[in-house]
Amino acid sequence: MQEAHATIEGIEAPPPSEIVVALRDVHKRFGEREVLRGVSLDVEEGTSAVVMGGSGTGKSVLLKHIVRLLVPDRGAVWVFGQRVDQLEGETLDRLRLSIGYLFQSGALFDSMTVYENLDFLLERHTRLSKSERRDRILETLDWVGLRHTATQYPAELSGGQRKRIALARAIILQPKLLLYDEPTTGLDPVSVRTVSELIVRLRDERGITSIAITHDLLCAEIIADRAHFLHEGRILMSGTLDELRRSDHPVLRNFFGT
Ligand SMILES: Nc1ncnc2c1ncn2[C@@H]1O[C@H](COP(=O)(O)OP(=O)(O)OP(=O)(O)O)[C@@H](O)[C@H]1O
Repeated sequence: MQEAHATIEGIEAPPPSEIVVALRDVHKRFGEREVLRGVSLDVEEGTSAVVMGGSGTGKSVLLKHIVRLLVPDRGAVWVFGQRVDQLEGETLDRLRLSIGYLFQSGALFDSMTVYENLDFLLERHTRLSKSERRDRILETLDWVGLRHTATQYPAELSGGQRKRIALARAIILQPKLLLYDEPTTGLDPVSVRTVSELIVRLRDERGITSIAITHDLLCAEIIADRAHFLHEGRILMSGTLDELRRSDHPVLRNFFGT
C-alpha cells in the first residue's frame, strides 16, 4: 500500500525497466477545470492494473495520456522507457502500434463485417500476406470464442459479443500493453466474467500488461493485480483491491459501500 505523490525531482529519472507505464506528477487542465492535479502511477510488466474512481474524476483523461491522445500540462508519461509526452512522428506511431486500446464504444466499423474490421487493421499496419492475415484473424477470433461471427456485422452481435470482438480488434496487432476503458460496462454478469477472464488470459498466456478503467467490482476482482483510486485529480490510494476495500478513508468507504 502506498500514498503516491511523486516529487518534481523524480520526474526526469526514467523508471526501472520492469515498470512499463509510469505517470509522474501529471497535471491536466481543461479551461478552468484542473482534472489531473499531480497523478503518479507505476504499472509493472506483465501485471493488470485497475483505475477506479467516481464519475468524471478523469480516469479516461488519465488513460489518454498513455497513448498521447492528450499531453500533460506538467509532469511526465513514461511508456516502455520512452517519454510519450515528448514523442512525435514515426517513433510515436511505432509506440502506439505496440499498445492496444479498447474504447468504451468498441470502435468497430458498422459497415464492415467482423472479418473485414480485423483485416482492415492488419492490411493497414502489417506486411502480412492475405493468407497470413486470414490465419491471424481466425486464430484471434478462436481465441475470443467467436470464429462463427466472422461474416456478421457488429449490429448483429450481442453486447457481450461486441466487446469480445472489440477485444479481438485491440489484440490483433499483438500489442505488449493493453488499455481498457470500461471493458464490461453494460454487460450482464456472465458476459462480465467472460470478458474479464479473457483479460486475465492475455496476462497469463501472453504476458500482456494492462490498465483498465472500471466501475465494475466483479471485473476488478477478476483482473486486478493492483488497484489505483483516483480522487480530486490525484491517486488517493494504490494497493490490492482488498486493501482499497478495507481502507478507512471515507471516500473509499463511500465508493465501496463499506
Ligand atoms: N478533451 C476535453 N476537453 C475538455 N474537457 C474534457 C476533455 N476530456 C475530458 N474532459 C473533462 O474532464 C473531466 C474528466 O473526464 P473523464 O472522461 O476522464 O472522466 P471519467 O473519470 O472517465 O468519468 P466516467 O467514469 O464518468 O467515464 C470531465 O469533466 C470532462 O468533461
